[in-house]
Amino acid sequence: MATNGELPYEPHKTFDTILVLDFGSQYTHLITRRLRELNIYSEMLRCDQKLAELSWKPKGVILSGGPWSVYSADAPHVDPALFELNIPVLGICYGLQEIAWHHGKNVLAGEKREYGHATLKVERHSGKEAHIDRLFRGLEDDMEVWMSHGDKLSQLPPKFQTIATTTNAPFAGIAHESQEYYGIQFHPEVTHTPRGTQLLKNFAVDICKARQDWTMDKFVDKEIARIRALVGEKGQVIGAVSGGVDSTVAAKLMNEAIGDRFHAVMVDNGVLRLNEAKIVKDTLTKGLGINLTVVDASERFLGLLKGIKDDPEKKRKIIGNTFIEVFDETAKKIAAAAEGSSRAGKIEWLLQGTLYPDVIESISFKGPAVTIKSHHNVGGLPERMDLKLIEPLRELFKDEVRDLGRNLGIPEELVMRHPFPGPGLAIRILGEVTPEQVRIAREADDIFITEIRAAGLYNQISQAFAALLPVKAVGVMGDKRVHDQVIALRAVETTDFMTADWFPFDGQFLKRVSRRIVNEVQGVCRVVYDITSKPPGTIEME
Ligand SMILES: Nc1ncnc2c1ncn2[C@@H]1O[C@H](COP(=O)(O)OP(=O)(O)OP(=O)(O)O)[C@@H](O)[C@H]1O
Ligand SMILES: O=c1[nH]c(=O)c2[nH+]cn([C@@H]3O[C@H](COP(=O)(O)O)[C@@H](O)[C@H]3O)c2[nH]1
Ligand SMILES: NC(=O)CC[C@H](N)C(=O)O
Ligand SMILES: [Mg+2]
Repeated sequence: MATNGELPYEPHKTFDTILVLDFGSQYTHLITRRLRELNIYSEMLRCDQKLAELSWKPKGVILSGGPWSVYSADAPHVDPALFELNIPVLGICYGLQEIAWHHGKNVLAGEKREYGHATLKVERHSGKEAHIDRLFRGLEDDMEVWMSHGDKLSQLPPKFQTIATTTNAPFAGIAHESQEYYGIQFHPEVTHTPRGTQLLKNFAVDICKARQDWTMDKFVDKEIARIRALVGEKGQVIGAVSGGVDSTVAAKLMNEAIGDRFHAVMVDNGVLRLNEAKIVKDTLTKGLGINLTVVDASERFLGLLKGIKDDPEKKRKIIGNTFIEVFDETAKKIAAAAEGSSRAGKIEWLLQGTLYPDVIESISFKGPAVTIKSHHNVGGLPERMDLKLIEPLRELFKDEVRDLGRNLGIPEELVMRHPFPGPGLAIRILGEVTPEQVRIAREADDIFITEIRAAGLYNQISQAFAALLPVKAVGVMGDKRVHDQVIALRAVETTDFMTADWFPFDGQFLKRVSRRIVNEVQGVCRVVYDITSKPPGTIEME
């Protein structure tokens, strides 16, 4: 990851922070999500993070689940210094086993594995011991929880007490008598544990005393001040914007910080949605005051895409590489124009809309042979351009970016836009991309999205579009035989775009859309609705 010496904004220096140490569970990022939803700042680091190397002190630490068994030789372990910091610790699943192992080497393989729903019995204490019940305070005595484990504690570690049980796990919840160490065998971060967020709140707010003041209005001021300090009085920044949520919010933030010393570039690659370049130009320049150059490179892109029929990856590569070339050429022109200007200096910075899930992806603990996946929003740009990166959204989840956008005065309609992929309609037009195919896909897509908005469904759907299938079907229109192509509608609901389900439209809605597309879009005689979930399908068609 090329950060080229950028000074990151470090919210953990301003906001009370719960540190989540990742042992490789699929759900670790959800712990951070849930805490953020409670307006508590949380960050994730690898489980083997040396705590002395942190320049800040967390209010509390959560140890995540993970695929290993603590007793095996290659199992990862937390820095033992954790237990000398005198801060609260909550272990979840593997995390519970790790706390127990640290205190007494008392974990072994259970006879029965336990996956899925379980009913937890909370044990309450009285008198001197009542403080150990704080984790379950306000929760029911019988709680629905979700389990995913095979190992178990053979006995309580010294000075620990049981605070919850299930029929299969006699130590489903444990707490230390005098230190603020808690362990739970179930996963509070998943939605299958309905009261899980309350439990995390009990830990973070009541036990760790973390303030719930992580809000986007506070983030905005700090981030603007940081950008100004970073870029200086004269520094200039360039950035690619697509009209999508992430790049628009990042661009607006830059605009607030340094005005027109930020240069936004939008590339019309010929496979944008209907009127998209114009809409984005108007919204960003007139609406938001962003200094934007739109480069019409549509003929160049479509020329290169001509004849590419079989391999979708080729389309992606052509579009990606040409995008870099066009952006690079435009940057040089903007730099040359800026040259003689006295109030501004050189373009030294490149803005990127990297989000926290990309960062998590690159630091999560994937196994003893750790794979670090590099991420690039705009593949290849930083290396090629020798610019320093500014990534103002790198601490934020998508819904926080949307909130930030609202705070910056970006209209709701734009903030809630569905994501649109860089390769655009090219990966929604199966087979060869020609100007005629682009026209058909655009018009059909526009009708579908217009109808979705009119039905008030847009914000319930995570992503929707029309794809063009280059097969011909027979139809009858006005008593004449027609032989035309097929439009496939796709609409999905998802939270993380990793898995997705198709949206259950009612029949009347689909009827209306189908009728309009067949009647209004020349070259289409059938409309189908894609009812494939992800997996096994992907969201895009190519
Ligand atoms: N047509 C384009 N012109 C300029 N930059 C683009 C274009 N398409 C994509 N990009 C760049 O690629 C980045 C990644 O695209 P991506 O679709 O992931 O994000 P986004 O468009 O900002 O937001 P969203 O996820 O809501 O679509 C964008 O942030 C933008 O910097
Ligand atoms: O900027 C992008 N460049 C791409 O090449 C690309 N491919 C898929 N997507 C988007 O990623 C999400 C998941 O898509 P898939 O299920 O098709 O992999 C969906 O939101 C897709 O729109 C892309 N976005
Ligand atoms: N989900 C987990 O953290 C599992 C932990 C451990 N490997 C077990 O099976 O018990
Ligand atoms: Mg996009």
